[in-house]
Amino acid sequence: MALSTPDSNRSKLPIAGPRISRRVRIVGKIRGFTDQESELSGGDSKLWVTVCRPKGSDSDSEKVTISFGDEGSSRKDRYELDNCYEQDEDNAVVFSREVKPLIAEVLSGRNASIIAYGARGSGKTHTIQGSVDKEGLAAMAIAEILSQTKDAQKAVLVSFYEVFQDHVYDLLDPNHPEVQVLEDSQGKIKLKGLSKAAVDSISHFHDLSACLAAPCYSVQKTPLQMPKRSHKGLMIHIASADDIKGSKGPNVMNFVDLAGYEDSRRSSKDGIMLTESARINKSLYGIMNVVYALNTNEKRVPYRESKLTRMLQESLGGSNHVLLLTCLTPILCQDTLYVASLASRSCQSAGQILTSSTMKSKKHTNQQARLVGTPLSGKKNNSGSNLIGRKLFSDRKAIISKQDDVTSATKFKPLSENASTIISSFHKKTSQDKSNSDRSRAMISSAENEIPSVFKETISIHKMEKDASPPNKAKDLKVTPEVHCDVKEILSFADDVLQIVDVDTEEKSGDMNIDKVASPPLSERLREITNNLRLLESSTSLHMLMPKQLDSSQGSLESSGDIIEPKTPKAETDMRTGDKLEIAMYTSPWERFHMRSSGAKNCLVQEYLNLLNTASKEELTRIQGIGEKRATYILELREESSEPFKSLEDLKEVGLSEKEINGLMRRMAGQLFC
Ligand SMILES: Nc1ncnc2c1ncn2[C@@H]1O[C@H](COP(=O)(O)OP(=O)(O)OP(=O)(O)O)[C@@H](O)[C@H]1O
Repeated sequence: MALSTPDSNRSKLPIAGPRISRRVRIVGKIRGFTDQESELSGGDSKLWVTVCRPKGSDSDSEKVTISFGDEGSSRKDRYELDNCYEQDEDNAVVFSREVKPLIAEVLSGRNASIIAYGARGSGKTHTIQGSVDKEGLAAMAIAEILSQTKDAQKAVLVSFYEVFQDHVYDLLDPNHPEVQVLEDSQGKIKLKGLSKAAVDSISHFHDLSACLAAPCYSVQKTPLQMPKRSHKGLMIHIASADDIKGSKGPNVMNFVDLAGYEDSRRSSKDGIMLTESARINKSLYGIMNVVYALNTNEKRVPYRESKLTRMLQESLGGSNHVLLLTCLTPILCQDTLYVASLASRSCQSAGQILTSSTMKSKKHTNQQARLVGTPLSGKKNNSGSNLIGRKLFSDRKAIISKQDDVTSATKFKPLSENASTIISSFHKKTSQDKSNSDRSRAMISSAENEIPSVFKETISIHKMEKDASPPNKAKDLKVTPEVHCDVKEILSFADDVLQIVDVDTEEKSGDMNIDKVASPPLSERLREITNNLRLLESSTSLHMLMPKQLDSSQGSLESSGDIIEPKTPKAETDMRTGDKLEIAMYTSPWERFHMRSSGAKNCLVQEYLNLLNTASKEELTRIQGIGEKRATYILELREESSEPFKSLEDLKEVGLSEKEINGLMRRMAGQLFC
């Protein structure tokens, strides 16, 4: 594929600056060929990635499309990003167009984060930290900040840290002590033990940044064979005397050089390396989940998913700015494809949704639902690494519908915006197409949606039974006072589903196919859970644990008697903006159905995790996807921690990909109805 000629006028354009319409700007940067790559190709290196800019585009206001593949090849993966810097656009160009505008924001009171993300060897370090002959963005930023604050009586301090195996270490202190990420009584994140050093010149900064070359594991008692990939970060604190005296902390500019993404299935299968890879990927997903949540204005931003997002929390949300630099290799690399797909997916904003054409063909929709990042072309990418890294059970892009659906969905406030959109799209879809297979498909996808955050907070089921042998009486269930799950809701959900679902033959032989031989105990347990819930429902008034908060406006629901509403605040507050949100009303059967599905999904997931945390090796090997090796590893994890699986994400620790976890849960959900 011919190298696309970058618009020569682009570098003369005024500085675009970050978009304010979205919280995270996601741009690509294609690295130059290394000497080795040039040598191998005999000086005739061809780019594998091409940037297509919208025709007549004279600014950065429009997105660009990057496509991968050689000319003539069948590969047609295309992804949208906010911008993409090409090989001949060096760090200075990226700095002037992307970072410099952020410095102005930081000096005017906001925080900013520049995060380099990409496959291994994609040029993240070169971009952030620079190299011997090329200054990195961090040093350029320090020089600019020092020059802009020279006369402003502001102190510029820096901290260097490393996130290694999900622990944060202070790099400025030669002993590299661990940094504690704590939350104060106001909910503000405090980094206890992170050193700060005042910087007064760029040469001083270079001296300090030498600590980046002495990683924490050189000091920590890390066994030789331990993996050594880590994230590295720089925090630039800019404070006036008033900031230091007052309660307002300094403004912060972060630079993060993330560890490279690598498909753990292609990296070493050696246990330690696999764990390392899985941990790194987990933290990368954590970051992408936060980026996605910020860009789509989700109410709940999953900062707690990774240590890094937790420590950067103060700089990521609110009116702060984030620049995600997606580093791309110029030569064929499956991991780069995956990285681009995730970046592109996170590039979606709340208002950005698929056109109805995506929904036209059921076949096509089904294909899309299995893709990650959903390349703009409909071609399915067979790469195993191209599997979704976000919410389990979900591929929103494949199911989010038209703009008008968003409008109708906004009435359903207790769900996050996306969940509402999804529900609304199903609502509409089912009213357009009443076929059984579509209804069943909608049901399946509904179980795949994210758990609406408000509902999740209100309705959470705790562990019901840890014993591997299933209880045979309702009273065997250990229901703690904190249990807020309304059994009636789950049962009602199951009944609703059974009425709605008439799974067509295609699904019976496809996604819903159940391997009864492979995991009979699990299906039995799930059945027993349902039966026990029925018993429990008939013998106890568990729902009394969940106080009704129905006011007169909800009278119709109350009188219908078929649903016990979770405690819904009269008006919720958007945690980011402080705005009051309108009261939620669950008026339609579909809305009620989706609410119930969340509780049932929670219940199923929790039981599955309990199984992994408690089952014997023999039982574990009966679970699909878990063979001898994984079962042994699970038992080893259980020796380290009594409950190694707290969320489905933790399954990645045993080398399961998102797709595999997703598939497992789908099958289990299907087993409930077989
Ligand atoms: N723009 C560029 N031009 C030429 N070579 C580059 C460029 N960017 C990076 N490289 C080279 O590519 C190689 C990988 O770069 P770098 O170490 O920055 O990647 P990385 O993404 O940080 O890798 P890792 O994931 O292992 O941390 C290095 O040899 C580096 O010198």
